Amino acid sequence: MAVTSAALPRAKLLETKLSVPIKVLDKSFVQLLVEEQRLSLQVPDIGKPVFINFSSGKYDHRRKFGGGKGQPLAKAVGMKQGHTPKIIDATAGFARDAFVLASLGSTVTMLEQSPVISLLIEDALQQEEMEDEVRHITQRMTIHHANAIDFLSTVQERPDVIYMDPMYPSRDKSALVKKEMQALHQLIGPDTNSEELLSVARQVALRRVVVKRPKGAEFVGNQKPSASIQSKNTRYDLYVNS
Ligand SMILES: C[S@@+](CC[C@H](N)C(=O)[O-])C[C@H]1O[C@@H](n2cnc3c(N)ncnc32)[C@H](O)[C@@H]1O
Repeated sequence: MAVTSAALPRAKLLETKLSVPIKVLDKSFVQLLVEEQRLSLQVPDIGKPVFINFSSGKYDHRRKFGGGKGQPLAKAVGMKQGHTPKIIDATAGFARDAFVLASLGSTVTMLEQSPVISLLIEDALQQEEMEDEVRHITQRMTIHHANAIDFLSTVQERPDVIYMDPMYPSRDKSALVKKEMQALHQLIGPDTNSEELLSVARQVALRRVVVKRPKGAEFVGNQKPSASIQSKNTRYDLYVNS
């Protein structure tokens, strides 16, 4: 099958930019390949390639049955009828939370420090085959390959909300269940900078910073939130500015 995706040239471009063979990007031996016209990530010990498809079951299911503006994530960012905050997602990952927030009407600027993961997001946003409904959502999403601490320190337009979902501590086995999360752990390793990121984010967000944590986890940097919203396995800590 002919590969029409723009992914391969971009992967090659990345290879040139980073001056390393595509197989040794980031920390571990990962491989970027084009599968079903999409840029995929192959990580050792994980059978299937990982890629992002905003039209796929996982993204679609959460969009349709996730609970709309009543779901804990939407409440945490302060979504109400008639108010859809402008959001920076400082830790984009596989853009799942960003997609939910954009599907509820917010404009979401995503930041991702990993060149490989940010490329996967870029590829997913640029896919030609998307239902109109999904395309309208992805048109509200943009991705920057950047360290969020640097990006936020020089940001021109302050967002209403900054959202953070740092990597769970690696001892938390529940985070290792999904293959995408295993891939992230292999590729990126444990979180090391969320304390500094939270401090910078609190100075930049106009309304609030939201930090996603596993239930029972300590506050990031021992910074006590203004309030928390609990869901089954997750806690959203809110640092409210106004
Ligand atoms: C747990 S994942 C986020 C998952 C995401 N919320 C989702 O729904 O798919 C954390 C991601 O944040 C990224 N990250 C952590 N610190 C960052 C920083 N300072 N700047 C940019 N990205 C960062 C990591 O590379 C990783 O991809």
